[in-house]
Amino acid sequence: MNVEVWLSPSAVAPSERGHAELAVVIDVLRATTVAATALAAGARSITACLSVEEAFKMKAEATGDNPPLLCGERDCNPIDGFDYGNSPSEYSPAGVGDRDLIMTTTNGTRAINEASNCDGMLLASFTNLSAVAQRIVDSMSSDGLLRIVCAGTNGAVTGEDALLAGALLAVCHKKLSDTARFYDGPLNLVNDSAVIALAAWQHCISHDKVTDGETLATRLSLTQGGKNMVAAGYGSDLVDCGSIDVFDVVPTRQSTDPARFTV
Ligand SMILES: O=C(O)[C@H](CS(=O)(=O)O)OP(=O)(O)O
Repeated sequence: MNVEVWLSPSAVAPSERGHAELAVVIDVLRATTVAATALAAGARSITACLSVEEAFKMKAEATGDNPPLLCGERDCNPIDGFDYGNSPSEYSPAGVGDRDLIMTTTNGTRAINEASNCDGMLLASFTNLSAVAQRIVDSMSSDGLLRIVCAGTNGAVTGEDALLAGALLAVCHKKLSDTARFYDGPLNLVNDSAVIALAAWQHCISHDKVTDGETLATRLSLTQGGKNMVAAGYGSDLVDCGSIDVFDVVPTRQSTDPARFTV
């Protein structure tokens, strides 16, 4: 399969904006980690939207007994009138089980919107890394284009998303090949952003000795997104966002509604 990485939606050449068979959107800190956590907690669906006003409008127009819950952040903090902020620990079965969620965040929901030129879309985090990789290898055609879209922060590339993009490449390779060598294996890296992401993850493992959620949380604290979280008072979220393979859910875009994700 061919694989292209966007290190941020702003770091993309016009030639890299064509149609993809599958897009995988990454916002480790914290939108796509929240998406996996909420669906694993039993939420029925998550609908991404770009603005606070749109979220309130969608809720007002919803029909049915249980109105959707509003989730997300601005400047990292919960939004006035919303039900939940952007910390994964807020999302429990008691709170979101069997509920529809409407989510708007600064970078994650924007990245979902920017990545929309594709047949299918998944949301990835470290918490569902292996499940997403398995879905990729099960669903991609051998000559199709997989696009991994990192949300970054306000247009800038951020390390936490690049690391997960590289980890996804490494896990997909391992599932498809017995050889340790990557570059003549089953994944064809079609842009240098993919090569850079893979190198960042390999360096993280070999040099920084990241082996588990604890060491990954420490590594995330050194990224720009991690520093932002700590500065905003959400440093404890790095542990939840750095937890590897704790969920097997894969938030998957619905063909009938291109902003709605279910398992
Ligand atoms: O609060 C968050 O989780 C971040 C804030 S930002 O990236 O520093 O703007 O939002 P997200 O859209 O989840 O990256």
